[in-house]
Amino acid sequence: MRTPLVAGNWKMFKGAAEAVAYAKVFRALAKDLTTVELVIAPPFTAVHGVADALRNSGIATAGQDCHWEKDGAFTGAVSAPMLKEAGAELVILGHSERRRVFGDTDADVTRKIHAAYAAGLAPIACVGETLEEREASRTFEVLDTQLKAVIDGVSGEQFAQMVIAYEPVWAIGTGRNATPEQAQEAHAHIRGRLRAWLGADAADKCQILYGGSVKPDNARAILQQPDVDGALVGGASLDPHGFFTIASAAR
Ligand SMILES: O=C(CO)COP(=O)(O)O
Repeated sequence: MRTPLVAGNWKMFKGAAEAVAYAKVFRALAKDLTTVELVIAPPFTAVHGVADALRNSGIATAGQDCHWEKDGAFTGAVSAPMLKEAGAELVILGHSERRRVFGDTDADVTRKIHAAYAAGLAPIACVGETLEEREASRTFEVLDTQLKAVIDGVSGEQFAQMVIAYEPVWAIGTGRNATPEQAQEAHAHIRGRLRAWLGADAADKCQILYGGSVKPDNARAILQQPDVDGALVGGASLDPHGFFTIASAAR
């Protein structure tokens, strides 16, 4: 069976000092939560401090994005090897905020995924439709296009390291979460595509997370769905106690 995974994506919140203080509190809270894989994705400046504070806790640290090159004249960018050196084990790629605000295309996501693998980072690859696309009944078509980019050129061995996050754009930061049935429907679709394209074994082992307004009070219903293997939590991960409540609901 798939081990549940709950990841906190802090987005552009918390400086290094606050992040380390959080990591220490969360580490103590979660010390007995051994049946759930836990990941924290702080801003770049806090990756090193958080990874250090979480050392040997079993809680992993992730970057929120990376460049596809390992170095170069790319002002403002951070590469996958830099994240790795700072202590990250995973990196979120293709988040809808990266796609929408920073213009990341599917082709960029593909390149970043390969950069992550080359650096020894596991990608948390995000896919999800906008409200407009959902209302036009294009959800599955959009997911398929994004998924193809995510797995493009990825070997079976590499895919085994990948986590996929279904994040409907209309549910992110809006307080409007997908219903458990809507989440299950999209997750089952994604797993079905993975089964068709990569085989049953790869599809059955892949952790597919739901993201979009997951809160302590709605987490359990979503996490109970058979194809929902965990959550990628934004706003509600900023408080260690609330995030711990969500993580506990995944066990
Ligand atoms: O984008 C998200 C996680 O990556 C979800 O954010 P919220 O939980 O704040 O809606």
